[in-house]
Amino acid sequence: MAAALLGVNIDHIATLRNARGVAYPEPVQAAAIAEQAGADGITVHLREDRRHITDRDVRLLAETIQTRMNLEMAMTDEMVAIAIATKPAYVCLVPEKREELTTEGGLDVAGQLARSRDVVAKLNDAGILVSLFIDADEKQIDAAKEVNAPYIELHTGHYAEAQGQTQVEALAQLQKAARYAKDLGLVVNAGHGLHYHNTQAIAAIPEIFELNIGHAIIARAMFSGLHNAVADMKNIIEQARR
Ligand SMILES: CC(=O)[C@@H](O)[C@H](O)COP(=O)(O)O
Ligand SMILES: NCC(=O)COP(=O)(O)O
Repeated sequence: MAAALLGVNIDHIATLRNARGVAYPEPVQAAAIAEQAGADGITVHLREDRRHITDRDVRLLAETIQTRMNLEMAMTDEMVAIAIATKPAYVCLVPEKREELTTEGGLDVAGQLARSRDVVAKLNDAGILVSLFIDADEKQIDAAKEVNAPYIELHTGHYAEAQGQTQVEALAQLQKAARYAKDLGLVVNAGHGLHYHNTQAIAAIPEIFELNIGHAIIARAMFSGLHNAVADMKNIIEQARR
């Protein structure tokens, strides 16, 4: 059976850049490196408060990504207009809370059927494939089907945070939800909070098409790249007086 695809979320390259208000590290460069390493797609979350990825990043990435862009965004008129102007391959609609550190829960599609149907239709009409970031809950999966979203992304954050028996149960819930959604004809992605010690069980779920993973990959990149980064700087200093 084919492996799940990997979408690499590069939000936290922009988080690091914005923390200093400088021009590096550059998300466009991160996307290119991720693609060269085998990423099947690049994910960015254009938050309403622009805390990491900016409008400029989205514009440049849309021109330079060689695989496909998955634009995560809230279901607002402003974001819908940006998506239609940008035309990423995918839009993933996510809930947003201003004060949250990262996305906390899934989108309540069942609680806003009319609005969800309208936004999905607008994006579908623009040729964008829409995914809904939802909890592993049959009510939300039914709602995703009802509003004509072709894709869902199952929120793995609760599984990622849980431990012991609670994690076993969260995994079983994700497995069941993936089966249920695939049987309804939805394409099933998953993501959030996945890291080097909890991804394997999710990647083994046969119904999952693609995993979106960001924070853990960017965090590991610091350590896998730190040796060379220090050696490069040492080299510049040593060469300076020669
Ligand atoms: C929707 C999702 O699970 C993540 O992509 C998350 O929204 C990333 O956003 P942050 O990078 O701001 O945590
Ligand atoms: N949709 C999930 C995503 O893009 C990556 O989330 P994380 O790995 O940064 O938690």
